[in-house]
Amino acid sequence: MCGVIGLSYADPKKDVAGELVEGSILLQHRGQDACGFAVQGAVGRSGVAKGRGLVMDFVQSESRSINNLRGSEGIGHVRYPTNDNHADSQIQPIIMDGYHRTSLSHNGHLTNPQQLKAELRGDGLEPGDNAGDTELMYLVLISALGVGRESEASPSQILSAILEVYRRCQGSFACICMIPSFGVVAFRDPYGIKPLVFGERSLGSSGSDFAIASESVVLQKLGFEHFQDLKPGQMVLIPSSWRGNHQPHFHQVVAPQSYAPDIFEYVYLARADSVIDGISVYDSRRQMGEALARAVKSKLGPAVKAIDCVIPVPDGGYIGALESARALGKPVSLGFVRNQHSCRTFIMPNQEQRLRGVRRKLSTVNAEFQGRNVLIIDDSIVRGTTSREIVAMARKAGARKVYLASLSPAIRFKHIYGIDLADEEKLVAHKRTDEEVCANLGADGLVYLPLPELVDACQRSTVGEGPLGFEVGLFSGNYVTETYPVSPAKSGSERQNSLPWFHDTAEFGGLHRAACHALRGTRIV
Ligand SMILES: O=P(O)(O)OC[C@H]1O[C@H](OP(=O)(O)OP(=O)(O)O)[C@H](O)[C@@H]1O
Ligand SMILES: NC(=O)CC[C@H](N)C(=O)O
Ligand SMILES: [Mg+2]
Repeated sequence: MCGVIGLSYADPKKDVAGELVEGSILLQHRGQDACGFAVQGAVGRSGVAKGRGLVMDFVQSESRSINNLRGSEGIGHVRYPTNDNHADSQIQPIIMDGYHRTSLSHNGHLTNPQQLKAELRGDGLEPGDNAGDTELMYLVLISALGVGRESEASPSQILSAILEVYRRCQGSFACICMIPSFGVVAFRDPYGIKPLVFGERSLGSSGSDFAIASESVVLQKLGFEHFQDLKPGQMVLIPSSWRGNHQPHFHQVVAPQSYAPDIFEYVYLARADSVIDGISVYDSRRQMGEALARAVKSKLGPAVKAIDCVIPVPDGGYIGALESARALGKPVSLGFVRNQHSCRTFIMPNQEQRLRGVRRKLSTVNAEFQGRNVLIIDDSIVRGTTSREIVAMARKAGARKVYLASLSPAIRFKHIYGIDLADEEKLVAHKRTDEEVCANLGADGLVYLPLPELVDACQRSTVGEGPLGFEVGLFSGNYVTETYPVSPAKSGSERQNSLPWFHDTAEFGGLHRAACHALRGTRIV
């Protein structure tokens, strides 16, 4: 669940770097591992700055390279690695050295990296053994664009190259790329698993600035309006303003497979002040809280009467817990206090750091627990790191009974679309009954929100036309890309006709041999 951002200004003399940084800070909750920016401007100007850590820290330590980013369009990225590949070369935007100045920011995770690697090798490329999914997608893109031709690629060649990405890459991808000959291009996988929203900032007679980001809060805070979620399988092309025509063009690259955003965005990943695919994240969390109150009543029965207060777990549990408390008629106690100088713990790279992170982040106001029966509510219980710690903290602070409730169902399966959760054995609920999980966490009772209630909560928070369903694989074990698979690629000219989801007439390009050859030996910078 990385964060992506792209900006294209109407005025070619203005620099985007400042707003790229501001926007990336607003996306910080989506990735804490690394960040990066690539910009380009008229007369061949371009620059890139990327490194490890939080955006603020990076910008402070690398202020010189940030100040050198000159240009009126650019893309940015905050990274949470999905593939255990923390190598510097995988920090995004991915960009090659030499003249391959196309850059790519990706949120999501490809499910066929081994196949891609083999295909690219078959095409004469040399992806390194530790090439991550985004690097592989990038190689497909730039070799389909054609090296050398990249600097003069026309919109139809770009479309053809993006088609090649859709044809070869499986899994989730919400991407923004910047192509030297054209401008900024964003595209979303055929299922709409990861979010991508477009907005416009009118400058009156001077035209408009355009932005694309993972979450609407970025556009809102930067003063953009007229938000529009990219539809599954849709792309938007924004030509560079210095070329004279700065009008964005939306194009349905492939027919949508199913409109199924990742439901975990609403549970945990996204900011509450964002609206994703027509669903207010805040509202959905409120609805989850109301539904959870019903689940608490039915699961805990008479014990509910003896509950003295509801205690939310900062930050993820706040909105839902307040609503559950209201529906249960119980007072709220802010018995857990969050250290404001701490980060999200779940997305930290290893268990030692996660545990240290929870301990550093949360502490108790003991008086709020002393002699009380408490109902602690969090958005999710994943590995159980947080819950186990907070149940122990609550007991240490003197709580009599400690009940735990989750605003989402038990997570028993891996997440394959952009969260570092590939190993099911690490999930506390994997192959465990609710009672076993409860005992493992040391609680006196445990309540999960049932999946149909979660789906209903999100659907009820939809404004206007919303998605058809949701990607819920981590709760159900059924994944949307496996339920509605895209036809596998075939060779030769029959390829295009045999793929029903290609309804566009653009020439199907494949990878350019010469490009593959020229790319050998070049490296990601
Ligand atoms: O069961 P676990 O493996 O501990 O994962 C679940 C916890 O991790 C997340 O919090 P996080 O600290 O990442 O972020 P938050 O401050 O936004 O709640 C989530 O909100 C839960 O509290
Ligand atoms: N969380 C993400 O979306 C990560 C994107 C990409 N798979 C990476 O590992 O960099
Ligand atoms: Mg949390």
